[in-house]
Amino acid sequence: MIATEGLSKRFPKVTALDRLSVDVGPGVTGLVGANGAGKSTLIKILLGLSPATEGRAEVLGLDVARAGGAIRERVGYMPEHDCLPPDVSATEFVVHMARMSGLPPTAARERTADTLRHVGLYEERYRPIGGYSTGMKQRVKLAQALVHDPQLVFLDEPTNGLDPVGRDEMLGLIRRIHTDFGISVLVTSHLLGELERTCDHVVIIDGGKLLRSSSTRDFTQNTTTLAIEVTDSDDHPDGTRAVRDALHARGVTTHDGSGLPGAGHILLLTAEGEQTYDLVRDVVADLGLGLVRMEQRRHHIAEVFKDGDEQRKEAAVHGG
Ligand SMILES: Nc1ncnc2c1ncn2[C@@H]1O[C@H](COP(=O)(O)OP(=O)(O)OP(=O)(O)O)[C@@H](O)[C@H]1O
Repeated sequence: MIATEGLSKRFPKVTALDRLSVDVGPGVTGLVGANGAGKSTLIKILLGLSPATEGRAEVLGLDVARAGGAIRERVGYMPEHDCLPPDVSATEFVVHMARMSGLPPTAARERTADTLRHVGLYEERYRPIGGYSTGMKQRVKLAQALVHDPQLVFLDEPTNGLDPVGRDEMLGLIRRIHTDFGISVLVTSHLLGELERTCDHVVIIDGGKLLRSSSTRDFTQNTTTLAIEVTDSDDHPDGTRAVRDALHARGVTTHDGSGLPGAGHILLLTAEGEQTYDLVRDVVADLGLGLVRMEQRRHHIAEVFKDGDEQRKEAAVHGG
């Protein structure tokens, strides 16, 4: 869907993209990075709206330097900032955008009605946009990106300014753009956690450089950390402590699961293979306690990013 090779964008005072090489396939892809990481700059180059300083990029097999118009016919774009005219209704605006994309009047009206319904705007669609909430405005911006039935959409910070419920609804809509219509999505966010549930693939950039690109599954793969939860008993009213002490006596270090649901009742330890599972099982059985759970913890994207960030900082410090 998207391929860049050594792509750089230098402004007089800032390097917004720094030799970025990345491949993005079909599905929902998250483009993650802190504010100023270069996400919007990349999107503008991919749409052929802003020339790269060096390197090359292709979208749907088309060269961004030569085929900007053809790319914009096939790609929808939801910009980050509020750019909606306050005096017209959502219907008028989206019909206008559909006409601008080349749809004939009747098709433009039909597609507008369908798309606004899909994004969850009903009778409000006849009222002027100026009176809409942030969530409704984000939906209008999403609708205009989808109305010409693109193969791919670029959504720049679509959850910005939304409360948690609005955020969840928007993420659900984004997922359905792909599952219901087969349209691929590139969605940017500075919040790593929210993309974990929504995206098939995540690309992380920092200071215009590629930090990591992998499938969400690889990001959230199992760690070697085991989480253990046990029951209490009359003999051991604090079962967790009894297991911890017994494991410590056998030379196994544990830490508590602070930050996890049920913290205080959860012990974390590093699995050294099958023998760790056997040891925990035996220790719990010897104490006459019940094992509620023993499972491998999964990584969260935010943790991976933090690790990567620390590695990067370390590399910078050590001149790597
Ligand atoms: N037209 C421009 N002229 C000069 N500098 C720019 C221009 N556009 C972007 N920049 C700079 O390039 C860097 C990357 O900006 P960009 O908008 O791509 O980041 P971003 O990851 O999208 O962050 P945000 O979500 O805050 O927009 C920033 O330091 C920004 O100040």
